Amino acid sequence: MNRIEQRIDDLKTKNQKALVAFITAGDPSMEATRDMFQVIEENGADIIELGVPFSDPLADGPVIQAASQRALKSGTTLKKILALVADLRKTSELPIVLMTSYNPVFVYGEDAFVNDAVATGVDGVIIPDLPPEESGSFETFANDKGLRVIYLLAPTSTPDRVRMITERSRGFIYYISLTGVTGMQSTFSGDMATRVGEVKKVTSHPVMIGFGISGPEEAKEASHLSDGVIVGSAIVKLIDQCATAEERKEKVGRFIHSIKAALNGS
Ligand SMILES: O=P(O)(O)OC[C@@H](O)[C@@H](O)c1c[nH]c2ccccc12
Repeated sequence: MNRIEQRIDDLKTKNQKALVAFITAGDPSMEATRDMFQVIEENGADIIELGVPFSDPLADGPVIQAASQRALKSGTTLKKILALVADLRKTSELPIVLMTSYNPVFVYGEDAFVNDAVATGVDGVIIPDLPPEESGSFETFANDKGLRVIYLLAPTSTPDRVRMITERSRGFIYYISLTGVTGMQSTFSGDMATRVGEVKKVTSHPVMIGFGISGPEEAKEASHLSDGVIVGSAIVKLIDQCATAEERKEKVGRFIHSIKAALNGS
């Protein structure tokens, strides 16, 4: 069992839902990411999803695109992110998922990336532009080394695809709440309950809902249908709005805490 499954299991025994917090690594600096990691962990997030900045991403909305630009400007690379993970692992057991486009992985080398990710303490990866149809070699290698490959499902996924993804996704299944890009305001339709229900019917693997969850209320609502929620743009936006490192720590900490409290029903 790796850290992701361990954490989700622990939550299940406590009858709680998971909070997955997404930030872009290196936005606006590696030092800030180190601070944010700590604050996010301290305030009760269960899994952190670190975005690897890339100039031409799939499905990233304006907030995360802008964060990627800031991170690239500050000199962030996949190598530096892995070095940061190695460092964070000295003091933290928080499950870490890397969200990256395939290109940085390709440039790094698939095998080298999987080896280094596992060695530094990464628990899982999400590669939105590497669908299961194209990920044969990468997935085999990752599975061999115990790196969890998390696949995405969308409202448009066909029943066949739902079956394939639920069988092959490791760690959890990422259910995209809406058709579109990250950071869009979502009003959850009754349809989402039906769709997620269909996914849960064919698998016992955990399902997390992401896209467009901007605060405690939406998080709570989505958590009723799933094993947990993923919040990205709302945190990234908050990071950008703060003028100082101190303000960032305080505001992001409070925000994470408020979502976790809502998930726990208080
Ligand atoms: O930003 P949102 O709407 O809260 O959604 C999470 C999302 O940002 C994060 O998981 C993510 C960032 N980039 C992505 C690309 C594809 C899928 C998911 C992602």
